[in-house]
Amino acid sequence: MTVSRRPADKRTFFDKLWDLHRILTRDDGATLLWVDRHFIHEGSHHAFANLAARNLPVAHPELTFGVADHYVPTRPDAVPTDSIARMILTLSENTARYGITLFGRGDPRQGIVHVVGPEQGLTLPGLLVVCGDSHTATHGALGAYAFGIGATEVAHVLATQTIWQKKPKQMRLVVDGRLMPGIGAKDVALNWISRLGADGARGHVVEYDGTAIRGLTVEGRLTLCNLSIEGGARSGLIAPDETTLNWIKGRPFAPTGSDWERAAEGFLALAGDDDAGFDREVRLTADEIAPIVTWGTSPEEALPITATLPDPAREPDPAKASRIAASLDYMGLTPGRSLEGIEIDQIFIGSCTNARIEDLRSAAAVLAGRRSKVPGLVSPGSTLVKSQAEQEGLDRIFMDAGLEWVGSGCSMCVGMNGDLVAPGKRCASTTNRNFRGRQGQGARTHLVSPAMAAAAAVTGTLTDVRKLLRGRC
Ligand SMILES: CC(C)[C@H](C(=O)O)[C@@H](O)C(=O)O
Ligand code: SF4
Repeated sequence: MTVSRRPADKRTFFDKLWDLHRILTRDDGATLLWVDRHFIHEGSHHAFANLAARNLPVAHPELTFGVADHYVPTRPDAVPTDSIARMILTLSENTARYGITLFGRGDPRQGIVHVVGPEQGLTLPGLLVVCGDSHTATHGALGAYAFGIGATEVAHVLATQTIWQKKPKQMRLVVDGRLMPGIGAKDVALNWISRLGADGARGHVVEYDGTAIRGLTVEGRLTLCNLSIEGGARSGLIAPDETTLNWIKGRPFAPTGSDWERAAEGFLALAGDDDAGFDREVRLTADEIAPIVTWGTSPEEALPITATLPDPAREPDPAKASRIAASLDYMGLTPGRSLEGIEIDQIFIGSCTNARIEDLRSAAAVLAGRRSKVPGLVSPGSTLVKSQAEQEGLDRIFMDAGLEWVGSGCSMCVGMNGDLVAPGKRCASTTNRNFRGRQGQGARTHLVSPAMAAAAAVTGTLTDVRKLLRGRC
């Protein structure tokens, strides 16, 4: 890791984003920023109650977009409990009351908020995007300054379309080289988080760059930025390039005609000045990255699939040793055994991390013509992703493998809609959090890429997907 000086006359991409949105800065550094897009989900009910109690209007309903995701049932025959149905209904009532566009249950554009915003062309380079959700960092993949906010801040943004922030420090994470077949953005993200730690980027925005990052599709970039928060950063960013523009062009809310030409030029001009310095710089080599699996209860507890589990007896630092022992105990794993071959009970392919079309394609490439040895749920990131996958015949591949193909929502990522992993069960999951109880009380989560989840399904164990890909790509 290197620490570089920051020349005053040069601006990074993030400096430019910050300056574009700054309204005023107080003596203590707190800065009032203009918000271009405010996404809300079912969790916004506290903020609306706050607004109603003060009799305040929503300042800019046309810049606010609602998405039903956390509580949406995914199985066609699911009957939501009263409290789940109430959460979804409350979002519909609040958005209708204030004239806010809603991508609600039954709308063909519904999905997970961090999939829907980019997909609809609502998330654009240079915009400031907030949502009462920690994974809002996802939107930075398109060159937006995006971060999660708390319930009180949601009320503040609804009432004022502004947000107070202190300018974060800046870290540049450069990944050069070429990712090997079977390795994706999820592996890059878990790799850096396992090296720097779950609070490794605390207090920083992370700008990703380097040839391996530039080589990622937008779907991959969204995965990478999504996981920034699991490494402690509140935002991840990738400066817009031709890949970004090609992906956005023609999306429903994106500018059109001559507006697009003008906007596209402006987007590209946002890139940082060549010699603008960062507070920190970290470099990784893509060629060295292997498929990664988490073994513990924090995203930093991750290792290449070829590794063996840590042994607390060999850890000199007593605090670290007891953390390892506690994680292994919760996960029901023996120190020192190889990761590969650990038996799993089920898989989950879904979430705002890894349920876009490319993710489904990469899982389907492994599953095609094979059967899953364990049950599993495949929940596309949005209803549009679901339709696209069905047009491509991916649904058939999943169902022929014996997996359940369901509707879109947060689903088993957090289980708020009732899609839960049973106590003690082990799930290979494409999500972003493996905290204790995250997928259900006592549930054991191994975070993996979609291809690795598919490989785990085919063998019933944690498996190096590269072995199953030989001869297939
Ligand atoms: C429920 C919601 C507020 C939460 C978040 O902030 O991230 C959820 O999306 C998560 O992933 O844990
Ligand atoms: S899919 Fe998971 S991580 Fe993403 S917003 Fe929903 S609950 Fe949070």
